[in-house]
Formats: sequence, structure tokens, C-alpha cells
Amino acid sequence: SGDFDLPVQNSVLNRESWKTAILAFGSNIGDRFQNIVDSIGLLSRHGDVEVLTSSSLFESEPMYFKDQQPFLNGCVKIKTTLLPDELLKLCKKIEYDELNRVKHFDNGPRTIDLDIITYYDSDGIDYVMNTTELTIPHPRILERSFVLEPLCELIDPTSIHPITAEPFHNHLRQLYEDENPEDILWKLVPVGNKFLRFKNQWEKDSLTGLRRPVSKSPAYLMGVVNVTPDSFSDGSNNYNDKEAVLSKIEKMLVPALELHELIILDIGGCSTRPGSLQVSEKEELSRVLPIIQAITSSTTIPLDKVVLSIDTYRSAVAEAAISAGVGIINDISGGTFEPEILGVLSKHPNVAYVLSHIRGDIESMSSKTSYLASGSEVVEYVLGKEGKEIDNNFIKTIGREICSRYKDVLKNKVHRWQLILDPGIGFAKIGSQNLDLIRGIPLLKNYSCIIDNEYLSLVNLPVLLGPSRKKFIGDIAKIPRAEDRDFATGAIVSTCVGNGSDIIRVHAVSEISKSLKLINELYRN
Ligand SMILES: Nc1nc2ncc(COP(=O)(O)O)nc2c(=O)[nH]1
Ligand SMILES: Nc1nc2ncc(COP(=O)(O)O)nc2c(=O)[nH]1
Repeated sequence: SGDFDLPVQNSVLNRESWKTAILAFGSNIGDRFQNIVDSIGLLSRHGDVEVLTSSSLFESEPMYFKDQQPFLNGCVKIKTTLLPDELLKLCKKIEYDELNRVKHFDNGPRTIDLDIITYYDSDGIDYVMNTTELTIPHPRILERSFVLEPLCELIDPTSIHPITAEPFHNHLRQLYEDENPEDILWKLVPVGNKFLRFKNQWEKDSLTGLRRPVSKSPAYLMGVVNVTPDSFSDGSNNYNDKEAVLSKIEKMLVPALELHELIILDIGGCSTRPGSLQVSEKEELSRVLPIIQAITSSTTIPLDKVVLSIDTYRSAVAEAAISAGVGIINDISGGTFEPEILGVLSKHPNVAYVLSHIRGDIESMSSKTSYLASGSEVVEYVLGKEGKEIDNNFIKTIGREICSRYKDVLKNKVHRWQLILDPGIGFAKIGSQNLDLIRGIPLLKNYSCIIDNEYLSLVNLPVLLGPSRKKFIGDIAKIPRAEDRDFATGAIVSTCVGNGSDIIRVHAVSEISKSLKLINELYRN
């Protein structure tokens, strides 16, 4: 049990009211991801529990007993009528009866571990207890980055530990100040039967000495495979000739895979450049499905090093693409053109979703580019501090608008661990606003806010940027033809990655794979 007595006066918990709790999960045996999905599923199917939101997934080396497999950890926030000891019983039932955990010794391997981290009464006040069976808050939170990091994705920076009276966000920062390599976490995003892996590390800024998390894992390349006659840059006329597209893909992949472990291919059957004609769903399906099937049945493409993405905002296309083996749904509409697409993602917790910022639709987005309103009614944070001091209204407005989409995504039971963030270069941004966007990535990556009493954090969400061959490049560098903008795109990619972008979407994959290799060496190790 913990090493503290009870300084706070608990309120009396009544059985009927809905309380809140945050549970930590961990698994390092078998299909760790599936064990976690199953345990959250069992919680959400229990009549006295409602799962509110889950955190990102973090992989880390075993902390106490070293000789075992790495763990996959995270946290989940629930509402429950259960009292603490009943909730503990439910966790044990899920661990031992449902998911066949066998405990050989303390800190040993387990299919699933569900710990109660914090518990709040129906007024949101901390409930504290310390008995031989149960200690709340969990006594070992403050030494565990694999608990504190996911926990701080779910609670706002003012939430304090009821015993230390210090904000959990400060405890996390202090833990990283020890610069203990054991505390380093890899963040995993499931993409079908694979995972993308991202690593942040808290670093001192060389000038200010201030510490902040920076992306330290190599950025991924996402190659554009536009199967459309009118895509503004590479609308090849034989777009629906499978053999031609496959050979183009192989030519694209071979040099890139000599430099990068894994390449994402983003298949698009309906161009989304400003003002483009939106083809019918039937036409879009007839373009993309044959290509996806040709790739997944190819014997020459190294499929173990390829992740397929579908560039669509249509739910039926997303569903069909997932069935055909796609691991990422790349929806430029942020789930606004066809909100049903979010339901498709909630049915497939192992498929990633690119949550993009846009305003209006393909026709109207270029006229919705005023970002002056200050969201004074929203409490905003940057790196755990009140965002008022940060005067970058443009990025904070984009952050707020993405967070309100994120709120909708959570309401549709999509997991946070599925999300990749894309602030939408060229979507409701014109001219130099796209430069402001690229400059503002460090701020966006550390942005969080409270909307309608819900804390929504963009921290730890990987950022995808799509600058390739876009109009702002052509206008500034006077390159009228899109297909002539690859060299200039390579330069912009460097700044994107330097500012924290984790995935870069480009057309000229084999050329830019070379510059990205250099850029990753420069910024990411
Ligand atoms: N990386 C990592 N290491 C670990 N070591 C021990 C325990 C044992 O935890 P317990 O005290 O809650 O049983 N859990 C983990 C874990 O979840 N992740
Ligand atoms: N996630 C994401 N997807 C995208 N899809 C298409 C385009 C338009 O470019 P294209 O017509 O050359 O593909 N840009 C993006 C983008 O910036 N981000």
C-alpha cells in the first residue's frame, strides 16, 4: 500500500451517482494491442461503466523486472457508478477471468494489467484511500512515465495530485528532467497489421535553456498515388491502367526503401485541389479498389515495408478500402463532409485516421481564410501553461478548430491512439498563411484547450503535412507548373520536419526520400 496517510476529507460516495476514474492499462504478453482493445471493450460493455476517452499507446522497456518483453501502456478515462472497491473487483475480473492473466510474481509479465490511477466523486473531487487492497491515487504514478504521459493527455494542466498538491503535468516534466533513458516512451499508432512508431524527447532549447518535448524519431514518407486524370500535378492519362500504376509504384518504392524502413502509399481516386470536380462515389471506388487489390496481391512490392492509406472523405470508400487492406484513412475533411466516416473508424480501432483541419468545402474553403477571432472564451494551454501569453492567434485558432473536431471524433468512439493530425496546408489557407502554418507546428504540437468542460490535447498526436507541389510554392518561387516544384518541395520538407512534422506527403518519393534521409539525420537522432 502507499506511503501516505489521508490528509483530505473524502466525501461520502453514493452508489447511484456517476463518478469518474482514470485507469492505467499495460500488457506485454501475446497480442498486446488486442488485449488492450478487449479490456476496454469489456469495460465499455459493463452496465455501470461508460468509457469516455482513451490515451495514446506507449511502448516502454519493463521498469522493475527487466527480463521480460516490452510493455504497451496507456490510460482510459471512465464514468462509473461503481464504488472504488467494486471497480477494483471489475478490473481483476477483466484481468483474470476474461483475459486469462496468470500472475506468477510481482512486476512480472501479464496479458493485461488494469490499475485504478485516480478516482473522483460525482462533483469531480478527488477520492483518496489507502488500504491493504487498494490505494488511490496509485502509489507509483510519479515514478512511471508510462502512466504519467498518457494520464496528462486526459487531464488538464491544473489537475493536481491530491497528496503532493502538485499538478500531474509538473510531475511529468520533473520526471523527464532526470533524463533517465528508462523513461523514454515510443508512441505507437496502429495502421492495419503494423504500427507507426514515434518518439518525443524533452530537450533543453540551446538558447533559452527551456525544456520542451521534440520529435526525435525519423519522419515517415507518404507517397502520393493519385489515380485521377485531373489531379493538379501528376494526373497521368493512364491513371486506371493497373500495370502502369504498379510499375510506377515499384519505381517509386525501390530507391526509397533503401533509405527508409517503411513507406506509406496514399491512394487517391478523387482530387481535392481547390475547385476540382468531385467524382461520384462509384467512380472513386472503381478507381481505387483495383489498385489497392493489385498492390496487396503483388509479389514484387515488399508489402512488409509498405503501409497503405486511402485519401477519401467518403465513409463507404473508407470501409471498402479497410476491407481491402488499407491501414490509414486520410480524410482531408476532418470528418465534416461525411460524418459517418467516424463510425467506420470506431469499428476499426487498428486503423489510423488523419484528422485534418479545413473550413467549408472544396468549393468554399479558399474564401474562409480569416483567422483573426481570439477564442477568449476557451481556456487554452501551450506546454502546460495558460495560452494567453502566446500571441499566435492564427495557430491557436487552428488548434481550437481541430480540438472541436477532435471532440466530435471522441463522441463517435474513435480512439485517440488512432489519430494523426494534419493542419491542412492549402485547405482554407492561402499564400503566406501556409508558411505561418509550417512555422507554427511546434506550437500546434503542444496545444491543448478546454471546450465545454472537456480537456482536449493535441500533445503526442503525430503531425502529417502535405506541402508537395502546392500553389504557395509555385507563387513564391515562380514555378507555374506543379510537376516542376519537386526540388522546391524538398526544401520545404526540411523545415516541416525541423519544426516537428512526423509524416510528409509528397509526389516525388524517390527524390525526396534522399533529402528526407539527410533531414532525419540532421533533426531526428
Ligand atoms: N514499462 C512497464 N514496466 C512495468 N513494470 C512493472 C509493472 C507492474 O505494475 P504494477 O505494480 O501495477 O503491477 N508494470 C509495468 C508497465 O506497465 N510498463
Ligand atoms: N492529409 C492530407 N491529404 C491531402 N490530400 C490531397 C492534397 C492535395 O494534393 P494532391 O491533389 O496533390 O494530392 N493535400 C493533402 C494534404 O495536405 N494532407
